[in-house]
Amino acid sequence: MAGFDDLASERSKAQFDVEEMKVIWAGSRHTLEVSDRISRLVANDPVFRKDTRTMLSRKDLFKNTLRKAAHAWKRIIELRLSEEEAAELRFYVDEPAFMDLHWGMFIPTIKGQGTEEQQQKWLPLAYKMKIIGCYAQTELGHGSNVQGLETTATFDPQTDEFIIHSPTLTSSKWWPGGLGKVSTHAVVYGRLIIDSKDYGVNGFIVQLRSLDDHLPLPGITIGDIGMKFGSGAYNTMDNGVLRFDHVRIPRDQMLMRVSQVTREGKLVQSNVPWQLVYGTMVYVRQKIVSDASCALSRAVCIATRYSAVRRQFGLQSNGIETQVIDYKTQQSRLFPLLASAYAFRFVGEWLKWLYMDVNQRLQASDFSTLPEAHACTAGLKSLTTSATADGIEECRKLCGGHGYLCSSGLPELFAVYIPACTYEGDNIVLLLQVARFLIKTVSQLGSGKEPVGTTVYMGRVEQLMQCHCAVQKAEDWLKPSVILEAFEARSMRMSVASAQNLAKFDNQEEGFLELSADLVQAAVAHCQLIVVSKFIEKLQQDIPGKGVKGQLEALCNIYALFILHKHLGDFLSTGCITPKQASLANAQLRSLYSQVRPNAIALVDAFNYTDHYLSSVLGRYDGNVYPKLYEEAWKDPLNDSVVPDGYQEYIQPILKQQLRNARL
Ligand SMILES: CCCCCCCC/C=C\C/C=C/C(=O)SCCNC(=O)CCNC(=O)[C@H](O)C(C)(C)COP(=O)(O)OP(=O)(O)OC[C@H]1O[C@@H](n2cnc3c(N)ncnc32)[C@H](O)[C@@H]1OP(=O)(O)O
Ligand SMILES: Cc1cc2nc3c(=O)[nH]c(=O)nc-3n(C[C@H](O)[C@H](O)[C@H](O)COP(=O)(O)OP(=O)(O)OC[C@H]3O[C@@H](n4cnc5c(N)ncnc54)[C@H](O)[C@@H]3O)c2cc1C
Repeated sequence: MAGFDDLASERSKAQFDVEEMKVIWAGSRHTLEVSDRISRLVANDPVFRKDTRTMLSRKDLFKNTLRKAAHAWKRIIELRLSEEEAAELRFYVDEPAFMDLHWGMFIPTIKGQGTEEQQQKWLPLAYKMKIIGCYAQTELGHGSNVQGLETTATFDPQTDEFIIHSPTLTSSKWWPGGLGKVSTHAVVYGRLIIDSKDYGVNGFIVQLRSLDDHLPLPGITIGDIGMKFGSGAYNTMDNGVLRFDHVRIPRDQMLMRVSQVTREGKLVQSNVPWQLVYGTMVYVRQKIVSDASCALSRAVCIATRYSAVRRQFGLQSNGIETQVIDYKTQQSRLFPLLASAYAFRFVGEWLKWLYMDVNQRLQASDFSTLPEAHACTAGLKSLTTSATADGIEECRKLCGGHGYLCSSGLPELFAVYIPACTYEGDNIVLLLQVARFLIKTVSQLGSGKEPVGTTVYMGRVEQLMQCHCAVQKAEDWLKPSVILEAFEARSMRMSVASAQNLAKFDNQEEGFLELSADLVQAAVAHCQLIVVSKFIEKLQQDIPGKGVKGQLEALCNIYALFILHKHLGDFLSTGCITPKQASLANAQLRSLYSQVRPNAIALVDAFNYTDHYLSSVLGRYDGNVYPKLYEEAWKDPLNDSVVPDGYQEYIQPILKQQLRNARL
């Protein structure tokens, strides 16, 4: 039968050890074991079903999310899951909810910005979920411009308290997840005012709701901001609105790791940089990069399996039609996404390491790598989420008409994913931060301050401004050194050109605004270089398993040459490569697609996703697509009755022409 046979035959063609690839994808044998066990636990629990999600009303949807969250918590306690296992369980439940903000932002903020004392007081309550917290930074009037926030926190020396207030409509907190209906507490970002002086934005722990009856505390107005894009999708989350009317909190509820307010109302700065007030954003951006590979690989898994099952045109000698995965156009759209999923996985792994390293240095009062950590997390968050959002939509198109059905899993995945391009920093705003960092790095070249980390290549400015690509035949594009040099030269030349153009302006800020579109392109080039170089570094590690390294090499080359092809204008206009070398890269790309083709199904099997997690009829592991699509259609509530509700009021009068007289 179509589907079963197709995928079984595809699997038998794989030229590498899939089990070893699963370990590489998971990060370690231990992580694979945990994620495999927990994903099956979730898949086999009926409470975690998600197949009716898109058909529920908002209220039912939300209540069902609460039920799942409570059940997840119960299972975590009953099974005594470790922190790692609990995080995996929440991941595989796969439903945006208040828990994400509680564990993903509220707790990390207290850890990162609270003093030892504050951590000792608040963290045990939060870990046991005796309180539920969210992250209330964005306001109706300001999101990107954090320094523009209007909420005030005014110190009252008489009572040793802060008065939290929303002075304008635009100062209403707007968007925080978990705020609308669930959170009992929030870290609220507001302007610290002492003695009428404004000391800028700081974080404050504020109790919002009673722990007895869940009603908002006096002076607090709170609610949900309303339906968002898509059915089901992100509407499981209670993104909220919050206003304060002179709400008092004790002084020790200001998060005081960065600066402290004394009993006398004096502001004391610690030795840590003020930017640590933005620290949670750095942490979450790093997590978002890892998550991008999950969302993209999920869409790619669906589109790849379906492309092997789906047949159109081209009768072969045996009388069956061609699998759409065999069309070169399908491969040229699908395989770069497959390669991107792997590329984002490895850059995410590296970013996690970078973040841990920065944190360790911060503990030892070494703040030197913070600017680079900010630039890398901001830039890679932007690059990977934009590519993933576009990639999911491309996967929908790769699945033809059936991709548009909710049962394909792709519409909901898209709807849930796309806000990642906006939250935790609008992607363009974040690239502009990277551009500032690059311009600063270029301006310091020759000053004796050597570029570090991901900008080390800029230290070779003279070589990179002049080098000529050595490619003479298509296979030369398979050499990592050739690819790296082309990407480094492109990035270097774009940054230098931007810096030179900027230097023509008397006012640098005006120049930055005027050139911002070019600066964003320079930032993208730098971030793509990071992704390529981290993939190449990964391949230099010991990679066991028959054929595994070879497949990863092919994917790495596909990612790099696809990016080169997509941004050919950059590479040609900066003179990094010639038109002839560009066409050789294209020829090499085609040959790489043929190399990956027999392994495509095995490469997506290596993600080790359960059918529950994929929630896609098209992406089923067994390939049994058509019978299940047919079965799914009948489950739609519209098919509960053969004759629809409304027939008598609206269809019958048309058919019986009873409306005609009324119209005439
Ligand atoms: C399991 C865990 C996973 C959890 C995931 C949960 C996901 C749930 C889904 C959604 C949750 C969503 C939450 C949110 O969206 S929270 C709100 C997020 N908001 C933003 O991201 C706002 C974006 N804006 C900013 O980050 C900043 O305002 C700015 C950086 C764009 C500009 O800030 P500004 O104060 O104007 O700074 P400057 O540009 O003047 O820069 C000054 C200086 O500081 C440096 N810098 C800026 N940001 C940081 C940082 N984060 N860390 C370190 N350093 C930073 C900047 O480089 C400048 O440095 P200088 O040039 O050397 O002076
Ligand atoms: C689903 C979702 C969940 C969220 N969860 C939370 C949460 O839990 N807590 C929280 O505090 N916030 C949350 N947010 C808010 C989120 O962080 C902000 O929406 C985000 O930071 C973008 O800010 P903004 O809405 O002000 O966009 P704006 O800055 O108003 O962006 C509008 C447009 O202006 C452009 N733009 C803005 N500034 C510049 C500039 N300097 N140069 C060039 N172009 C510019 C942007 O590129 C964009 O195209 C959430 C948002 C969403 C969508």
